Amino acid sequence: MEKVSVFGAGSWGTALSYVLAQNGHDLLLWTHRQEQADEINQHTNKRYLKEIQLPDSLKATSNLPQAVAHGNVFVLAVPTKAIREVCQDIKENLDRKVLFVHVSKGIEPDSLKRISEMIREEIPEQWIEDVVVLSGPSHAEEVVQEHPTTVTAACENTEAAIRIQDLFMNGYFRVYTNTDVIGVEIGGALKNIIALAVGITDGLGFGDNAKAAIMTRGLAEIARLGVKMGATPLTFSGLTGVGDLIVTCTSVHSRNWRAGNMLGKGKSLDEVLEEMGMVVEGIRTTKAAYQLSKAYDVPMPITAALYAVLFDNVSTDDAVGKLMGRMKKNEMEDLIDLL
Ligand SMILES: NC(=O)C1=CN([C@@H]2O[C@H](COP(=O)(O)OP(=O)(O)OC[C@H]3O[C@@H](n4cnc5c(N)ncnc54)[C@H](OP(=O)(O)O)[C@@H]3O)[C@@H](O)[C@H]2O)C=CC1
Ligand SMILES: O=C(CO)COP(=O)(O)O
Repeated sequence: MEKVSVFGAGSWGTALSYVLAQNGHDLLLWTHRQEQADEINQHTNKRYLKEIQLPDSLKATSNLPQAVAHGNVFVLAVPTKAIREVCQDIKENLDRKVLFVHVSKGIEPDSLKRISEMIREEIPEQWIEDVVVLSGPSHAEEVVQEHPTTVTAACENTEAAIRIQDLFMNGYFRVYTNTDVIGVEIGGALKNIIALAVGITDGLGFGDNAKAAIMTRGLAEIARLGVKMGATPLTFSGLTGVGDLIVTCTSVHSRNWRAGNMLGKGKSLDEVLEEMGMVVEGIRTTKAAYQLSKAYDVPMPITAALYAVLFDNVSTDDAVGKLMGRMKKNEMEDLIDLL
């Protein structure tokens, strides 16, 4: 049994707490809202996971120092834009080494940092045992129904990855390990961009041909960038690459797909965000990936088309026309670098 603190009580933090509590760990879930801690201690979190009864052993608090004092393993489960703030608050209260796990899928615009890099910038090295990324095709709504789910724990230090594999693994939640942190973080973050784009084409009324095209060419541009950044090409054919791409582009649970779908049906970005009420990571990540494509000089036409729709007022019809009208090419020419 491990002592674990989970920071962030949205859909994913709550679902992972459900798994950890069921696995018999001594768990404390931190939320920044007292009324949400009270609700979770009554065994529901209806805003994020309707109709789900949480285990009695799943305890919540809104007292951050208490959560920091509790665990030897910290699971960070807040949206990317809150990672630095939560790390700064944790740092103020931390007085020992802990193993950090992050489960968020994004890249920070402008700094172009991955989440493990942001954690290492905010928390002094002396308090970090290691940083493990937990990622893969895993909608919270299905995990709490105990439907079979597979994810990957990634860390250059295999022992730390195995510790996190053991922490989460059970009969419905299977965890693999990988040492390719860059590939796992890039795949997890950038698939949200492709899910937004697929949502748009679905919203425009296009069919499965368009969906398959965006997913396949989307994975090619993610891998192209990832490999230039130092990732292992094969990671993109794994759970955190094509696996997460499939689930996010095809599941009704995906907030990124749903947001794209509303955009494709003609709603404005502000209307979509208002209606979602949950994080849509792909929007900020589109900005970061667009900047990364320039910084690494990697062509990313789908990302660029989505960037133009989201931030430059280009219509979805014009973006589709531009993508389809690109210069003719050999399917493999941009992939050669990956071999
Ligand atoms: N949902 C899923 O199935 C999966 C999600 N992920 C990733 O997990 C991360 C979290 O997503 P998810 O749980 O779904 O998001 P949700 O939108 O469901 O919940 C986000 C949670 O973070 C809290 N929060 C936001 N800002 C802060 C802050 N500054 N300080 C403290 N808490 C904050 C929110 O609080 P409040 O309620 O007050 O707004 C809310 O509880 C994302 O990066 C996502 O990509 C990964 C795999 C699966
Ligand atoms: O990452 C996820 C599933 O693996 C969740 O995707 P959404 O944020 O689009 O819901």
